[in-house]
Amino acid sequence: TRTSRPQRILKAVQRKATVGDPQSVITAIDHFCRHREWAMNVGDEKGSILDSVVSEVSPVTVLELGTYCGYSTVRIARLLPPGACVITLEFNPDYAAIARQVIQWSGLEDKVQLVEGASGDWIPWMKEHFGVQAFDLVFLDHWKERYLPDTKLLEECGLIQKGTVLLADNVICPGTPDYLEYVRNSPRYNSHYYRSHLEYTKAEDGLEKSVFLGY
Ligand SMILES: O=C(NCCNC(=O)c1cc(-c2ccc(F)cc2)cc(O)c1O)c1cc(O)ncn1
Ligand SMILES: [Mg+2]
Repeated sequence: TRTSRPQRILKAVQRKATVGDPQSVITAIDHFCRHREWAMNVGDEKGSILDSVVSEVSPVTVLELGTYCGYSTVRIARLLPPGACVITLEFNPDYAAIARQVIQWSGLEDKVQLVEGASGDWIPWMKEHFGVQAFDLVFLDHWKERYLPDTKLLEECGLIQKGTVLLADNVICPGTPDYLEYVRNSPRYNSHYYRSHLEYTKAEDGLEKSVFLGY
């Protein structure tokens, strides 16, 4: 096919959603992925859990690892108060290019910093480059084998402090066994599993919320 799946998702947003209306962007992507083509957005079911955690934490600074088309970026940013922002890292330049346009269509570009590059390369520079002290919320949704090493890197860089909430997608499907084992067995985290389903399917998946307790 000539166009990519992310490009078809953007087209669905441009056709069905209203500029400046984040909810219509979310609804357009969910409709497309449920009725036309499956895609790896967190989706509406797990997305509602993400919404409730964002509302509960009411974060000032959010880090999202794995932007893809910007669906969860829009879900998070639409709930942030003025002055709060989400920094979202995406390794794949084609995904990033689509995400920028989806975020722009939603009208939330002032609350989002999209950074292209590998999480492992960028995390050590976060403090210096973005003036971030520590993250209030981290949403992990990138390469599943990077969840654990990047969490340890965030700890080492002092970007996770007492009270920071980690929320991880796909802990069952595709699965992140080493990450789960770490946060569930570490005395420094309080972990809770929100059982749900893989986006747009009946397969089991869920989100793991882990609160850092400090050293
Ligand atoms: O693929 C890159 N990132 C997406 C990470 N996300 C996922 O892989 C992901 C996968 C699934 C999934 C589940 C079931 C299934 F049968 C197939 C896929 C679901 C999700 O909800 C995800 O979040 C990527 C590329 C690249 O070149 N560089 C850096 N990252
Ligand atoms: Mg995911």
